[in-house]
Amino acid sequence: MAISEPAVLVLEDGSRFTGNAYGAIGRTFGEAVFATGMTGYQETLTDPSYAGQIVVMTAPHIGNTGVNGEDTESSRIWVSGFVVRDPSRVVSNYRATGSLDDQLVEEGIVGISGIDTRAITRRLRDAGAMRAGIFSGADAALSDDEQLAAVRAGAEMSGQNLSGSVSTTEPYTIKAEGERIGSVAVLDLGVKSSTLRYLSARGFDVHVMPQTVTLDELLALNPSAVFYSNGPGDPGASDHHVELLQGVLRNNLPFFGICFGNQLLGRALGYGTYKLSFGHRGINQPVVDRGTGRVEITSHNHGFAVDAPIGEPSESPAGFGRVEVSHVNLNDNVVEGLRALDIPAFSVQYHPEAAAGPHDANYLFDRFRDMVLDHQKKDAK
Ligand SMILES: NC(=O)CC[C@H](N)C(=O)O
Repeated sequence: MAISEPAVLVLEDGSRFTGNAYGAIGRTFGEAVFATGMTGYQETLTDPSYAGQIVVMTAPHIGNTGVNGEDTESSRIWVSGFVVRDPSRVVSNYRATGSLDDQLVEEGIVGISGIDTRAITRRLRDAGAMRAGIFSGADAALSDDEQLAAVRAGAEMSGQNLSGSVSTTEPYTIKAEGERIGSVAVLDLGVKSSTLRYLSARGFDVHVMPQTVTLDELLALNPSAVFYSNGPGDPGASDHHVELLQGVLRNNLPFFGICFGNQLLGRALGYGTYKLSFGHRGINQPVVDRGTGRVEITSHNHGFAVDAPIGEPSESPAGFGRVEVSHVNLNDNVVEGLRALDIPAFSVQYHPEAAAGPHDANYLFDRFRDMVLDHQKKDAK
């Protein structure tokens, strides 16, 4: 770890935070966002939804338990940059196979440490997520103006379709664990491995499909249900996935979506999506299930949300029958789930696979399984 090498984080509003190089040396750009989980940095780093983002960890001490082969959510680290207050100098965990610093260097992830992550978080909270850059090594010596110009030349997150950079290019199948009840076609928009494990543990053969799949290819699998995963980018820029989903719903296939998948169900039903100021990223967000009145503490990672009416069920603008907002965030009333009442489809904006995070919302995988079984019974009649 190059503790003595200087590095600087530059935000697009011109603010600068000087610290130490951490991870790989060089320059990197992305949307600066903060994540408030006290644990789970490895799951955060390997969540493909963070592609294109520079993640600021609000927990001050990162790397304590090193890295291991079990807590990764995909085959690599996806964040474009990593910002921590105080990287642990020791790795202390019986499962650890290496240190986080070495992993960041190995995967070429440019980071910065030794800076005031609270001050950065307050700025992002007040001004909203914004474009940023980290500069170390020779890039740290560029002038302030050159660095700021490079940051401002980067793409805004709004309008970006990033699915192609994270999705599998080849389909693959994971067999059902235990008693098989059917199969689910998963649209891989940046799927996390724990989601696939939970689906197969509920008795589904899981067919993971590239994000370019067509409706005909998907129907040719004859799946019992369709699932849309989490993923990076702006849901407003994903027209192909929205049209594909409308085809799925017209074919009356049961549907479940998580996070990006929730936003795309929202769009398919005819609602808009919008960008939140600083988003929800953490593992302690309170969400109420409006059907049961139960409050769940949940895992989140989203910067966009669905604009649907919270209240009584109402007709979906795209003509798929009645829809209700099933879940709402108790911090800020953001829509956190949708349920169609006349077709078998629902989705949540947060992460029932909970990696990292509390498992309060795991029942949603059971709800999905029950919905598919119910649909199969109706079909048999
Ligand atoms: N985790 C996700 O699926 C994120 C969805 C979307 N990219 C957002 O930021 O809102």
